Order: sequence, then structure tokens, then C-alpha cells
Amino acid sequence: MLEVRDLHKRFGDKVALDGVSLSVEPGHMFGFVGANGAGKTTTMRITMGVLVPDSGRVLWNGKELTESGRSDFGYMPEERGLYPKMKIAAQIAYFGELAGMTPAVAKRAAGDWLDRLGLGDRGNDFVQDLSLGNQQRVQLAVALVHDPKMLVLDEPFSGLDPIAVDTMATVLQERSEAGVPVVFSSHQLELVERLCDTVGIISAGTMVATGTVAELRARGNRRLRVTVAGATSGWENSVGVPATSVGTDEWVFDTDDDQRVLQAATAAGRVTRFGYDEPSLADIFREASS
Ligand SMILES: Nc1ncnc2c1ncn2[C@@H]1O[C@H](COP(=O)(O)OP(=O)(O)OP(=O)(O)O)[C@@H](O)[C@H]1O
Repeated sequence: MLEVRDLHKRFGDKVALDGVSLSVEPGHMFGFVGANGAGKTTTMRITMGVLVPDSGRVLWNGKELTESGRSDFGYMPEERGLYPKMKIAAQIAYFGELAGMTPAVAKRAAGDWLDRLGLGDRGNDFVQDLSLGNQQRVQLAVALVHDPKMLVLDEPFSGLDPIAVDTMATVLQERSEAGVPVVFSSHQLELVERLCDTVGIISAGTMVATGTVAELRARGNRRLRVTVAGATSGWENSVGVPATSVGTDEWVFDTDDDQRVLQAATAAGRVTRFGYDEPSLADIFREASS
């Protein structure tokens, strides 16, 4: 299990992290979301030892994460960092060897991952000759080649076409189901909602909400959407809770008191639709970040 505890980090006067904590359990996928500059990359870089925090800790299975512990992690950094003039099969195998694999095992694993990621016939191509999306697949292969115990991925889905998104999502789900904790950042909230057990929302260096999507939904404002045909004018103002007209015959109420609204709506006209909106992760994100 990965635990990031109370990280603080400044760059000069700029406070990048102001007490960030998160944890990712085996078999769980943690989606890290936040606006540009919120602190996701900085948190991941500290986790991977690329940056040193001003204070705070990173624990792996309850103990301080060490350099040798990190060599068992798979990392997809934001800056990517492939060698443009190296053939991709050799490059993936090279990273496998850096992580302690023998050359023969690393070569086999590199070939297996290239096949798996749909690049089986591109092993002798140079990275610079691949499209950006395919370079990203290679970067994923680099992160996975040594069968890591933990995956830390900085925006792995950015710039991918829908097929590559599906391939990436399937591979991550498989690793997660195999017991590997996975943390990834993304601005693609519908993907995070679909894939992740737990979501962390970071805003200006502070974790403003963490939980399952269902938990975050339950904490958010509930919006009751009501359609009333032929309603008497201004009826919504007599209910006594905040109301907004959102179209012909349709209103939204910020309240948990559905019976109160239902009674007023029934008295006002013919109720044709009545129910709570299910907020999307994007709605939750906007609310938490405001
Ligand atoms: N090396 C650095 N020097 C100075 N400031 C930095 C440095 N790295 C990050 N920052 C600042 O720290 C804050 C957090 O940046 P970070 O890259 O962690 O955000 P992010 O959530 O990953 O953003 P994005 O979604 O745009 O990638 C930003 O204000 C950024 O400008």
C-alpha cells in the first residue's frame, strides 16, 4: 500500500503543495484530478523521488519508501523521457535491465509488451518515428516491463485516440485486478469516474476531497429536478428553498426536502418528472474546486 502523508513543497515563494495526503491500496485505482497547476505532478514527482518535499512522508507498506523500493515501481513521468534515437524494443528492454532484469528476460518482456500494446511490428523503429500516441504506448511499456509492484502515471491518457485509451484502460485494469495499486492523474474525468475506485481532488496544493465517486456524490449538493406542466406562475418561490427555473416547465431546487417540493409542485400543476440529478464527477470537481 502506498501512503503519501502531509506533503509540503514550495518553489521559491510559490506554495505548490500545502499538506497533500493520499493512499492507494493493493488492487485499487486512485484517480488524481485537479486544475492545471494544482499540484498533481509535484506530488507524483515527490512520490518517485524526483523531487524532495519540504516536509511530509511517502510510505510503502508502512515503511519509508526507499530508492530500491522505488525501483519496483512503474512510473510514467509527465516529461515522458524516451530516447528518440534508440529502437523501441531495445529501449524498453534497457529500462527493464535498469530495474534489475537480466538482458534475456528484459528482451522477452519488451517483446511481449510491444505485442500486447499493438506495436509488435514496430520494435526496430526509432521512438522519433512514432506518432505521439504510439510513443505513449512505448512509455507505458517502459513503466510495465519489470512487472512493477506499484504504478504511478502522470496523465497517461492525454493525447491518446479512443482505441489507445481503451488499450491503456484495459491494461491498467488488469494490473489493478492483479493486486497492483495504481495512481494516475487525468483531466478526462469520465475516464476517472469509469476506472477508479477512489478519487482525490486537489486544488491549489490541498486535497479538497477524497473518496469513492459515490461518497463524493453523497457529500455534494443535491439538486432536485422537477417538471410541472401548467404550473401557476411563480409557484417555485412559495416552496421556501432555493429554486432556479431551468427551462419551460422545469425547475431545480437545492434541497434534501423532496416531500416539501413535491407537495408544492402537485398543488401548482401536473408533475411529469421528479427526481434528483446524479452529479457527474465533473460537477463534483467544479464544486470542490470553487
Ligand atoms: N520546478 C518548478 N519550479 C517552479 N514552480 C513549479 C515547479 N514545478 C511546479 N511548479 C509550480 O507548482 C504548482 C504545481 O504544479 P504541478 O505541475 O504539480 O501541477 P499539476 O496539477 O500537475 O498541473 P497540470 O495539470 O497543469 O499538469 C504550479 O503552480 C507550478 O507552476
